[in-house]
Amino acid sequence: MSEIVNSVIVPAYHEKLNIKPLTTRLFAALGNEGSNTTELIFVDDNSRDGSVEEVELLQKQGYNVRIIVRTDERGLSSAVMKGFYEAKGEYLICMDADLQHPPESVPAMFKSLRTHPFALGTRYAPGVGIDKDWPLYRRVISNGARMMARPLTTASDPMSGFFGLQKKYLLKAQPGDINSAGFKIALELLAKLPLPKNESIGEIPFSFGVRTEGESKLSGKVAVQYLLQLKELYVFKFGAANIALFLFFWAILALYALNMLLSMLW
Ligand SMILES: Nc1nc2c(ncn2[C@@H]2O[C@H](COP(=O)(O)OP(=O)(O)O[C@H]3O[C@H](CO)[C@@H](O)[C@H](O)[C@@H]3O)[C@@H](O)[C@H]2O)c(=O)[nH]1
Ligand SMILES: [Mg+2]
Repeated sequence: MSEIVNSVIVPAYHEKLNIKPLTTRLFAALGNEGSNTTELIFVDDNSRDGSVEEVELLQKQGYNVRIIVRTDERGLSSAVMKGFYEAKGEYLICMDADLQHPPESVPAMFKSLRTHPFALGTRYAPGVGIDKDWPLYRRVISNGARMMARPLTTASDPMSGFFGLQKKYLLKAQPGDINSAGFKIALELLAKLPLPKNESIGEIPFSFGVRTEGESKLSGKVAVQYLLQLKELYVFKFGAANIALFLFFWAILALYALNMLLSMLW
């Protein structure tokens, strides 16, 4: 058996119906050679919906897939971190279970990781219509949230849940540095890992698909967690003394939201 160099980590909560299509599409996209050196790991938070049995069936069919079931913890980001640390590969990719991230883009992400410490699936690139079907309020929130992360990273889509990195950079972070509360683990890693300054992020455009099975776990709580995460990252990056800067960006966001609201009314 070939050595595993690539690992795909998929946080999953109540995703039984998506496990098989994701697995088969992913390994088909990787082809024979890629499949021999890639493992797929689902990190499930005790969904008890038959996900485990589904993975066992796929294992019997010869797919290099396994599922880690956590019973002591819940949450997207911490599930991703668990998978990253358990992974055998040097090149790690995180993607959602619900096929909103196209498995067919994974080979390009791994390719990018050969020359970049971090690879980001981006929905903000020419030709990618990220939010054309979104209601205005969702676009306002999304753009506002993205703008607030600007001072932390140059990445075009730090909110993306489709990203990858070389494991050696993950291991360079101090234990306890990475806060794995919330949904935005890519932003956390981009802001905190000691990535080399130039050319460190490879960006791969992708179209954010529509979930057809299961439900989104995004809730109001996620928005609050994001704001708390931003506050922590600003302090991490600029120091507590520069919290004024944080307030400054808040003010910009408020103005931006007001502007969007006014343009909606008139
Ligand atoms: N293990 C585990 N997995 C979870 C949990 N919550 C969510 N997940 C898994 O995380 C993935 C994303 O969850 P969704 O509920 O589908 O999130 P979304 O609203 O589509 O958000 C996605 O897109 C956003 C961009 O708009 C991203 O910012 C976000 O990170 C995510 O990728 C799915 O595979 C889902 O099963 C959890 O508590 N535990
Ligand atoms: Mg989703």
